Amino acid sequence: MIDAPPLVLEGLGKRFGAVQAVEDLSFTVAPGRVTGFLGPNGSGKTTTLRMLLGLTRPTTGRALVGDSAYADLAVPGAVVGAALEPGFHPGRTALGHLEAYAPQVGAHRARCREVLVMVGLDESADRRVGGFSLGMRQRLGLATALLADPPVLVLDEPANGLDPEGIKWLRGLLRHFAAEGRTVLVSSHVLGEVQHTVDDVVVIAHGRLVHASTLEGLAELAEARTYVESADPEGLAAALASAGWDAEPSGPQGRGLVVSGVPAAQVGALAHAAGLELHQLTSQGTDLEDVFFHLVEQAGTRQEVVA
Ligand SMILES: Nc1ncnc2c1ncn2[C@@H]1O[C@H](COP(=O)(O)OP(=O)(O)OP(=O)(O)O)[C@@H](O)[C@H]1O
Repeated sequence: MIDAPPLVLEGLGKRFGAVQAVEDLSFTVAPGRVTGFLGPNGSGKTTTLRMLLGLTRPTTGRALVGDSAYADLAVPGAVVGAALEPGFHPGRTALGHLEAYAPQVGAHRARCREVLVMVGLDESADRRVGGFSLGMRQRLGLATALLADPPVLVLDEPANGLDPEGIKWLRGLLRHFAAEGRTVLVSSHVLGEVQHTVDDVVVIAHGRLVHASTLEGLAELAEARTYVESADPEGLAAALASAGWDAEPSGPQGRGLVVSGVPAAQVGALAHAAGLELHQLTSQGTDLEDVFFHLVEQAGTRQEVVA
């Protein structure tokens, strides 16, 4: 098992002129788990990751890898493998790019081929990066992050440009890294893209933290919805109303009802107690994307700074 450090953000903030890009952001990214860093476009994800990687100087607070700042690590790139916006020299081949970067993180030449195989680019090793698709560049960015076999991975929108098969492959890779004990932080502006990958979620909007919990913790914020159909629709409606539950007509010819905020088991128990025959009782599940939108919407607007 790899002994990976956590990532710790303490009151982190960044102001660009009149724009407060990130404000008083505190959260911890635990080792052995995949953490999704979520927020809509322009919410401050990249700025936060850049501060974490010592590329942007914070206006307030600090970001730590274990107990030191990224820049104070002996070989930062060997501890934190990072893939931000992929910017490669277009004239270099994929292998050439990795071979040029490897000495900076103390990786051997042989490792370059190895990581190309890991990301599925071995057959394109000698092709120039200028002709790569977005998905291929994402894969090369990931290969670069993996060069030093780092205990921590920080990836900015790694699923961007990947096809569904690529997203599934990325999911397997990230889950594997977390299972080895590594610390994995991935940003995304779409929860659905990382929903099946992450253990923990951190949601930001307008540069501020709006939610941090396990994925289950986020799901608990979602309202349960139950579809129910009875042989006696009026009796069912009356029973639901007497329990004080909201129900809306739904289904074919409005024969069924959707009960909001009540799990299927409770609706079933009520019907049973009222002696009602049910033809259908289905949990409509929780829509996490809705919870995400709701959290972001509630966050209001970015604080304007009067310079
Ligand atoms: N160098 C900069 N100078 C001025 N403003 C900046 C700079 N970098 C970022 N910003 C602003 O800070 C805010 C946050 O941007 P950031 O790129 O961190 O968001 P993001 O969540 O990564 O967005 P996206 O999902 O679109 O990549 C935006 O309003 C952006 O315009």
